[in-house]
Amino acid sequence: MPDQHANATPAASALPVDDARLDAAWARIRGRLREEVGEAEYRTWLRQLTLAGVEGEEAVVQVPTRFLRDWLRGQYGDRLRALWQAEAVGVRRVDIRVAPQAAPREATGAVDGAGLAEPLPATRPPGEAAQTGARAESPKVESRGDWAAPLDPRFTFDSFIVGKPNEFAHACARRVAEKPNSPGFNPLFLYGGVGLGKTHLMHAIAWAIRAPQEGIAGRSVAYMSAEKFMYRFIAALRSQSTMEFKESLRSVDVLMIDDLQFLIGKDNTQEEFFHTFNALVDQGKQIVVSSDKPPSDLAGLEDRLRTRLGCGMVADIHATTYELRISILESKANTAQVDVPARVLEFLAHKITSNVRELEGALNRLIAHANLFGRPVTLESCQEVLHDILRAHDRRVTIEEIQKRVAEHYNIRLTDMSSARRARNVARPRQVAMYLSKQLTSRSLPEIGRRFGNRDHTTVMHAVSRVAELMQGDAGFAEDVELLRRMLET
Ligand SMILES: Nc1ncnc2c1ncn2[C@@H]1O[C@H](COP(=O)(O)OP(=O)(O)OP(=O)(O)O)[C@@H](O)[C@H]1O
Repeated sequence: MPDQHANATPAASALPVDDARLDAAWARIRGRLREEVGEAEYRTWLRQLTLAGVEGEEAVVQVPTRFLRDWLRGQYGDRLRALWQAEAVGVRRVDIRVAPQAAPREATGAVDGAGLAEPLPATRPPGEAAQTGARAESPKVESRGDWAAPLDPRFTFDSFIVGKPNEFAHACARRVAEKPNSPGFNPLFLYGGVGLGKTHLMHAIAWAIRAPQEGIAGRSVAYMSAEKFMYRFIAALRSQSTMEFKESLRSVDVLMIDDLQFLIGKDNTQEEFFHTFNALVDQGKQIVVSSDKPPSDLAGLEDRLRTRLGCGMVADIHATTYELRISILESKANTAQVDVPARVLEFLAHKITSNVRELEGALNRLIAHANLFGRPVTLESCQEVLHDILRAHDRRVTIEEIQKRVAEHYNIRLTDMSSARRARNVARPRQVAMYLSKQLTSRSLPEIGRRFGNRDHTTVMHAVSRVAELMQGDAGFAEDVELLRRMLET
């Protein structure tokens, strides 16, 4: 479809900006946009926006490509208008146009022909693509999988700590890494909440698959985020190299897509992913996908894609347990070769339960502080250095709430939390409530004991270790306790 608008009213017809006020206003608007969207986004989308002139009450800004124009109109049109209006220089409207010299490059119709409504690759700003011509965004792949995203050298199986919440996902990941395309494991769909190790596991699989074994060259892996997949696909459409894009993807042994939820609502890209997916599975290639939700909950993903994604192995990474958090902290402190007292690790594992990323961040901050001042890490320094994080994580759950929730869950009377009854069906829930009180509140053992019918602190200690022990040995029980913990934490 020809670009009527750009041809009829080329940016050059706007009045030149000879007003210093307008220049200054434009500089401020650009500065504001830069602050608002961040440097990366600005460089990708907005850097090439130039002020062509002002026509009456309309500011005319221009960009080199029609694609960029459409994208900016959709994404930033309103914001640009509001910023111009706020400058009070008489501009009430903004028109984004294609710079005349750039129009021929856009006249291929490839983009519009595909009904595209998605952005350009963020990896390289569109400006650079324009300067370097077709080469810039072409996803050509000479050797297998060489265009995949770089892998983080820290994210390997060796550095992944396995515990109850992630052991199934870990076992599946290992299996796929050792034997891609095992029956029942293709695709492998890993899902879990933020910062629980999905990307870590994905990279670990990719490292293992790529590694040469016993003199045999490693397999080729294309690993990328769903966002990157989409950008690549759009770039291919732009440079009319979709065939190469498809072939390059289909030539790898294993395709791994991280954060698949990103494809929700991106119909063109979903479609392409679906075809690639089918082609690869038909050729016996392995697919690994990660997401923050299971396939069934990915509303907005096409049904047939959802169904296909769910027909292999779906593995959940659960929220961390106290034990897993301790192990991860120990391992990270070890790797950093910093002596962090057990009390500090326990304190952190107890306080920061949201996700591993935050836990790791807190530990890194402690270690950096200790290195900077040449002081050992202590509980006091930990509380001081991390006071803001700790305050944010201060749980407000009370022992009373815990007792109530646990009593309800096990269907016992609330009064039995403090009664002297020792029957198993009462004593066990009471122990669970004590365990959760220790985990979720900052109350001391004697205080917890007092709230449970004036029991001694050693009784609480025993309850805590007994519940932990039972959780180790009985997955059903562990799940129950975890569920209670999660309910109480939210
Ligand atoms: N079991 C684990 N052992 C060691 N490190 C872990 C573990 N789980 C998570 N981490 C670390 O926590 C951080 C966050 O993990 P990761 O980036 O893999 O999370 P994610 O689930 O992909 O999060 P998001 O949903 O935000 O993409 C990483 O530094 C990772 O190494």
